[in-house]
Amino acid sequence: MSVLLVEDDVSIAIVITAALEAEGFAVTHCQTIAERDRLLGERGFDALVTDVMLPDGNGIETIDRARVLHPLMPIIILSAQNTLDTAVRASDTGAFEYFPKPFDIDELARTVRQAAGAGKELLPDGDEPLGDGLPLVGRSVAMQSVFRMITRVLRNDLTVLILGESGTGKELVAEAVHNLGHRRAGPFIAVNTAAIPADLIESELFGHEKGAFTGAVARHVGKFEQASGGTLFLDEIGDMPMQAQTRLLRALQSGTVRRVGGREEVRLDVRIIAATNKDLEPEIAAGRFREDLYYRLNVVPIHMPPLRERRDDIEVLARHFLQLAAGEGLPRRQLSVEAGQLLARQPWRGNVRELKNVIYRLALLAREDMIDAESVQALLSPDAATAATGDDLSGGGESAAIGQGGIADAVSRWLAAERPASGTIYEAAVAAFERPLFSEVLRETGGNQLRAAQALGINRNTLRKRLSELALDPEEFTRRS
Ligand SMILES: Nc1ncnc2c1ncn2[C@@H]1O[C@H](COP(=O)(O)OP(=O)(O)OP(=O)(O)O)[C@@H](O)[C@H]1O
Repeated sequence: MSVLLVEDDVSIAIVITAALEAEGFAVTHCQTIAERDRLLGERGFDALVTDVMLPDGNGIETIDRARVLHPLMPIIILSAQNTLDTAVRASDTGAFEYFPKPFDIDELARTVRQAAGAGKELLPDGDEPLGDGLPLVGRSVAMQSVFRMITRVLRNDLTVLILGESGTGKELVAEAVHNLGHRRAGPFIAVNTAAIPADLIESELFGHEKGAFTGAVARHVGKFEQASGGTLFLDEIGDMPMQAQTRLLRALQSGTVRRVGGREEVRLDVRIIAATNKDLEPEIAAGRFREDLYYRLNVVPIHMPPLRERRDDIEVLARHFLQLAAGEGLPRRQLSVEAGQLLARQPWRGNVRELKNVIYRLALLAREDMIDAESVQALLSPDAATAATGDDLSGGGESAAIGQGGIADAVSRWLAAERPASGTIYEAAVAAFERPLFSEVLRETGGNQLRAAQALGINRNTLRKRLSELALDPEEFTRRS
């Protein structure tokens, strides 16, 4: 088990390290808060042991930053009693043990062992485990400022607007705000406003009374009421239909909602977090988004930078996803330094989501435990893989037709290597086929989506949507042609 020790007094650090090592811990030591945050951004530890007065600040006052990165990590504070009292009370997000100085070193070692073995038990009563259990990972300066913004909204109900491209981690940030904030004992209700048909959105959000419209056979409690006492996450807010925007604004202004077909005004007790991958200002200019709603939502904006603008995070994220993959039963893999560097140079148009998919596929498909740059290259450009492995799926020449046998072989190889959970095979197979198909046609049209859509015989918008879902960038083909 691993411990991060933050202690600027080197002689105390040596004593603690020796005691913890005797208990079987691997101890990483640092002396400042900046160093602590950098290390925590890179990897997790089974426990954090920290002094309070550190050269660059107060270890408790900045502890939320550590908690954002690793919500379930037990934290043990070492301090002279008098400095601690107020600070501990100030930090009501909990999840730490306090150890007064001077302390019995063996007792400290025992406490750390207990805490590290039962991380979750240290969480305050009623605390829910963090969403799907995923921490936010990031060491870049840009992500550090995201973490700082998160810590500023944990103890208030200010509306948060999370902006950023698809796959940058907006939903994860919303979950972190909820799970670490003072509403964490309440529900976290997420609504993808773009996925609900326009005529149902109001009843989804605000509920309806029985008989309010055809099909309203029973009273329905809307998401606002479901989220009572907790957080309502309105995802893809930029795609919300105008009429629903108006109702949403009214609800936010009045602090109440009225069910569709109902008379009663229900008082709201929710924290609103909204997110969008759209640039809202042009949407406002084009009359598609209400300006007044924008100002209501944009109280605390959190900008999620695209992954290509925080390349420092890529390797750390890649290693994190390898760990997650291993935890989900995939082979445990390491990443070579060159492979990490190669990943860090990619454009990642699909941001962290795309990186995560690539890493899971690498974990599944790599031939060796150590993932090297060649395996990464092969996965990133299927053409190179074909050339390197001799797995000839295209029959050689550019325009050669793939024989029926070739397709059947490819399908059976794909099933053997990448068979997804039953129930999702069809969807995954179509996606696996679409990627090389779209790439090929886009290459032929030099990246021109209109001509590609015509050649494929599908709607241009459908193509554009699928390309974005597959994280395929048509511009790549413009450059190559
Ligand atoms: N900093 C991060 N650390 C760890 N995992 C991350 C991080 N950012 C994103 N992820 C993971 O990447 C995936 C995409 O993240 P998420 O769904 O939060 O993105 P999003 O911005 O909400 O995307 P969309 O706009 O498409 O809804 C998720 O599996 C998420 O767990």
